[in-house]
Amino acid sequence: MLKIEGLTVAVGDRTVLVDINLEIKPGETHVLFGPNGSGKSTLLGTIMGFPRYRVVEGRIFFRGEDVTALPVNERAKRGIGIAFQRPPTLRGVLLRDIIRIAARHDVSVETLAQSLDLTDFLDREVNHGFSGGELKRSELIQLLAQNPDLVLLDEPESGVDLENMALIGTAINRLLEKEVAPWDKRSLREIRMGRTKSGLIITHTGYILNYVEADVGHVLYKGRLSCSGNPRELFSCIKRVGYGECVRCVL
Ligand SMILES: Nc1ncnc2c1ncn2[C@@H]1O[C@H](COP(=O)(O)OP(=O)(O)OP(=O)(O)O)[C@@H](O)[C@H]1O
Repeated sequence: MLKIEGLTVAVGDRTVLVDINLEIKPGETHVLFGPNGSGKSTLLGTIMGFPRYRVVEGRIFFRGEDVTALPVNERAKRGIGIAFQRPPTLRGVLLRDIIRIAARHDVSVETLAQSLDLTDFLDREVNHGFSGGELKRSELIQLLAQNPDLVLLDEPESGVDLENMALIGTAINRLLEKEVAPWDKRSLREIRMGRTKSGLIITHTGYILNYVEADVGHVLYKGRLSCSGNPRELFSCIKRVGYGECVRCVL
């Protein structure tokens, strides 16, 4: 689904990411840990193609196509979607309108809104005056409408209370085709093999791991991917010894 080769990225005249190599196969969900300022949002923004992130070296492939030079709208059309850490407010644009704009297929705006408890927000300006949890739900409803094949989530749990966390977890599982219906007769293996959506999720708290099964975890430390492995094992190690341990892997 996604292959990143030797990616070095600068913001302004500062190099933020150095020689990143990463592969996410169809159906896989990866999580990204790392201390503040290590470059996590920069990596997601570069995959999405935001122009402020300048690719100095390396290439990004999406479904085998080199998208390194493609603008954001082309990447979105091809099936890459992002939910921001701090989503912008869009004055003059109603949530209902942005959902229709984001949709790559026919969607029922009302049904989507019900699933995220956003019915009362449809005729409000996008994100204007929304609380932290409402902002995250607003991001997810736009992604559900877009229905991307590669889902990039920047701290989906930040500012979200426990009750809303369950709602957000369900929406993310839907995006990633990880919901398993009780009446589904397929074996777990068949379900896994049939899954095509992929995800890359930034998390600080690790709460999301209680709701979404992640396949691989990575640690980004000072702009370099220093470590990869079982996400829960990595997270429990970070909790015990902190990111300092990651220095040993990059040295
Ligand atoms: N326009 C800019 N000019 C200079 N440095 C920048 C600019 N934008 C971002 N940076 C720097 O790039 C580094 C990486 O930022 P980024 O937001 O990717 O980190 P992060 O790992 O997502 O952090 P956090 O966990 O705090 O959200 C930071 O040190 C940040 O200050």
